[in-house]
Amino acid sequence: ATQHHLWPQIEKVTQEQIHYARLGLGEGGWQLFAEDGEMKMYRREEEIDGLVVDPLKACHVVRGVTGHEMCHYFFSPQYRHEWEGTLEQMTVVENIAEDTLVFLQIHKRIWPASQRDALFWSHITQVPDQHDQDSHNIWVVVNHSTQHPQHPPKTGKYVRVALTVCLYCQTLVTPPANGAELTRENITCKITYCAVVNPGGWVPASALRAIYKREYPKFLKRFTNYVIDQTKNKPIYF
Ligand SMILES: CC(C)(C)c1cc(CCc2ccccn2)cc(-c2ccc(S(=O)(=O)CCO)cc2)c1
Repeated sequence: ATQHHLWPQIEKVTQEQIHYARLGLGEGGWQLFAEDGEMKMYRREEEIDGLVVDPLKACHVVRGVTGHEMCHYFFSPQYRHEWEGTLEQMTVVENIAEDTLVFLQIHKRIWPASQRDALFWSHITQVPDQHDQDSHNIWVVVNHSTQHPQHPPKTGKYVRVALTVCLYCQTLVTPPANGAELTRENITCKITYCAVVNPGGWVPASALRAIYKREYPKFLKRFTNYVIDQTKNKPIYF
């Protein structure tokens, strides 16, 4: 089958985001702005044309869930209304492949900003561990804004945000005492969530930073708690 025209970009952006997620906080400039148990949220203050686009990097450790499960609930459209609190409408506008969808999302208005929508491709994939090529314990979802002929920005209705998001999840297993069956007590998911959301239209810097500071921790906490709840009585999905 001939390749979808977006495929080269999907491959390139996905590899870039995996590299970016693996960088950790090394190259500095990250400022811790929220902490909640194992969840630590960092941001960098960045503006493009006077627009606050503060990149976010969140590090979290969730016990009892695998990286594949975390990415499955993040990628799959059927669960999104249950964990994405800022969502008003969500449509899958294109099924590029089993592991690649195009979403149109209309988000609830977040005062004082005007209402926004987002059009992006979403790709889920498994990546080999960089230190241990034959272990396949890392799953990733990358979301990246795109254009679509049938869904141009609705002039005057919503401001279209531009976003790039990466949910990078590594599963760690502590083998149980000899012979005992593996249970959810023996697994941990190490998450790096990276997001850059360009608001697309002007929002006062102070207002937008206040929104980011409040909404991002809420978002990640709500999502990870949702997955813990959905998986706790189900067989482990590696
Ligand atoms: C405020 C902030 C938390 C940054 C925010 C505001 C808005 C609504 C649009 C918006 C943007 C800026 C200002 C006001 N409203 C959307 C998002 C957002 C969009 C997408 C994803 S995702 O990870 O791709 C999961 C799929 O939904 C995460 C977060 C974040």
